[in-house]
Amino acid sequence: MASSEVTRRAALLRTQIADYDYWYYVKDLPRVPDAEYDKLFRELQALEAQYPELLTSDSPTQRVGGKPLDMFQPVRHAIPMLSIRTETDISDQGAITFDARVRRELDLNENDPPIEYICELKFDGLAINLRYEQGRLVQAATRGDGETGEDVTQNVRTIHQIPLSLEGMCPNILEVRGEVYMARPDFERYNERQRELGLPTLVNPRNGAAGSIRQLDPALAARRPLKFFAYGLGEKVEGWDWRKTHKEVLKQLDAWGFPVNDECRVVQGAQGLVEFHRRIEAMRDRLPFDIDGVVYKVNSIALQERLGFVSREPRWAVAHKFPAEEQLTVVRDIEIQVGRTGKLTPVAKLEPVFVGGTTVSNATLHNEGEIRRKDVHIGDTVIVRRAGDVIPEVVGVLPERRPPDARAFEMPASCPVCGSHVVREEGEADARCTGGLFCAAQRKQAILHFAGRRMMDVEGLGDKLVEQLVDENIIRSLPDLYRLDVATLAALERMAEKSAQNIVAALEKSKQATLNRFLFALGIRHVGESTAKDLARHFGKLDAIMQASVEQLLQVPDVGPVVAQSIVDFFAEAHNREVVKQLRELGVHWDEHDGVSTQTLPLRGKTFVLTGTLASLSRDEAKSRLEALGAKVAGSVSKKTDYVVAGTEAGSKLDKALELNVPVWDEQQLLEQLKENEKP
Ligand SMILES: NC(=O)c1ccc[n+]([C@@H]2O[C@H](COP(=O)([O-])OP(=O)(O)OC[C@H]3O[C@@H](n4cnc5c(N)ncnc54)[C@H](O)[C@@H]3O)[C@@H](O)[C@H]2O)c1
Ligand SMILES: [Zn+2]
Repeated sequence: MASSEVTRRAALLRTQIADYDYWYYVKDLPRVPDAEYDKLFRELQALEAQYPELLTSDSPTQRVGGKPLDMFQPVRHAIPMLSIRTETDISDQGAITFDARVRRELDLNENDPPIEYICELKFDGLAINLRYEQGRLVQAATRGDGETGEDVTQNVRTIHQIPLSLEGMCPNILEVRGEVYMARPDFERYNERQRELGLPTLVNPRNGAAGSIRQLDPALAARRPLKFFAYGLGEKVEGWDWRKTHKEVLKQLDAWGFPVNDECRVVQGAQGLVEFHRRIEAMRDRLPFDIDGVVYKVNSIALQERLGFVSREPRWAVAHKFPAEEQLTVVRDIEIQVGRTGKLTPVAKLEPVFVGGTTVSNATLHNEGEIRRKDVHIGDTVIVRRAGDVIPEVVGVLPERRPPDARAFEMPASCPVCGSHVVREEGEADARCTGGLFCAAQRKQAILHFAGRRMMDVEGLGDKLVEQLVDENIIRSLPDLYRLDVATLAALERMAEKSAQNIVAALEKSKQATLNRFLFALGIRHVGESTAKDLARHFGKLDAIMQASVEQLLQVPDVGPVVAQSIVDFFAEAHNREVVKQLRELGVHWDEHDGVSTQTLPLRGKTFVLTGTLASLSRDEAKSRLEALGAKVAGSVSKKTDYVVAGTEAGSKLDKALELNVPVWDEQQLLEQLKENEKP
């Protein structure tokens, strides 16, 4: 007899699991990782096995999935959609246990030949039953509680991989079962975009797929890239030559035009299962979609029928899992990592946890907005996900486990590496360190950029050398570059005297610069090559740029508010001004002039439209050169257009120009005009 304590425990587990089931199956928003859920589920199963009197008919162990949502038409399945028994032992033993059980149930002994199995991947998505009548898709349904599912035909129709009508001969009535899933790259891209827009992200691809199918707007389903793998049949009608093995069924599904994953293998006995499990586990990270294990099925349909079912699971199949890709752990602290471009990423320092096959102690929180949306506090119990080669991330919090001393996170106002102040531009999700050249975290990248060919052009200063110079603390900021001497360089590992001399000579040569190259070399955010040219032409002198206000900067063609603010921020930072000062003292110089006002630009007030392909320059290049001369480049031809530049294969814009009598230049004329007007 179960003690009252055991009875209470079983009741508690039942309510807890029922609650998790609701969030997972009905809301598509899991509250805990599967590993955590499975632990409770197994504990309840074990209690019910030990004390059968505790087993209630409404126990979650006796049911499949969740109740169908009322907002969908219910679909009564012709053949129930069941679950698959999970082999909890993730070692080889899991496969051996399954084979032994099947042999026992078939009354086989060791003299009988090994059983033939088919091994498949266990796709982590949403199970769907597709019903075809006379070869046309008439209905798609979710599993629901196994007996009754939800009609999601409209949403499933938006999945391109699912055929709407079948190729070749097929039975009058055919039901195909398979998994709708979201590929990992599609999932990453989707979340990336959501983060940029400051919108909620998907927790994992499974929920991405389930949430897209189980909502009412087919347009939303169509926007989320979903895919499909077929792995079995539902209702089968009489009078059709049904296949004898599961492998043949898969081949037939493939012939009808369904996507069938080609990693499935027919193997013999337990050893074959073990080898499959090991092989797939080794390649799991490289697959473009999530799997949480493999599925073994008895290949012979006749044997499957002999084995039959037990409550919610077939006896002839089992899911053999891999280490979970999501686990619970505790956030000990949140630190800031400064990326090479100054981006500040909050990183959770975790209680080390084994997830996705490795021990993880850091996980990204992406940005401040994500922390707020997910409401992560220091001290919280969180769900960590590590799938494929993607860096581990915190995907959710268990608010009910928040300790009283949990602390909210504050984005620091200054960079933890260099102390410069931190900015977050309007409409941007990421905060950045304004330290630029001064920030050690950004130093290597900044030096490589500075020395680049289109910037200061220091020949021979490659990334290996920069790495060495920064790591050995020889270069702490940009001006140190010009303090290098042959002796210091030659003392470095793998550096010959001659190469050291060459580098010092290249540095010396680079001191003769131009203002636009120097500006570009400083690596000011949003100041690319052409903006640097515009700035140099407009202001003529570095001091004028350093002192310019946002309003003055906005006078420069192509400089908008974001660029202007970024320039102001950069030069407001004392460290950056100091770097510029030292570089000049060390001999970096250029010619200065009084600047060219946009008022006097040669093509000021003229509107151009570009069409067709130009042979000698890209459309962007033509556009920026015209704009640098004060012209406006528009997208369509109207009466206000002054000139149309037509390359080869020019289309309707050229027709329009001729119709409106707008002068048309060919490429040669454009080049001549540019050359004429770009004279310094
Ligand atoms: N985190 C939570 O709160 C929570 C709650 C409930 C359930 N769960 C998880 O859900 C799972 C149990 O749910 P379940 O009963 O749906 O079982 P399951 O999802 O583990 O296995 C059955 C399903 O596997 C799928 N499948 C994938 N590849 C297949 C293939 N090649 N052949 C056949 N089927 C294939 C089918 O959709 C089928 O319905 C557990 O992993 C559990 O952790 C988690
Ligand atoms: Zn910094």
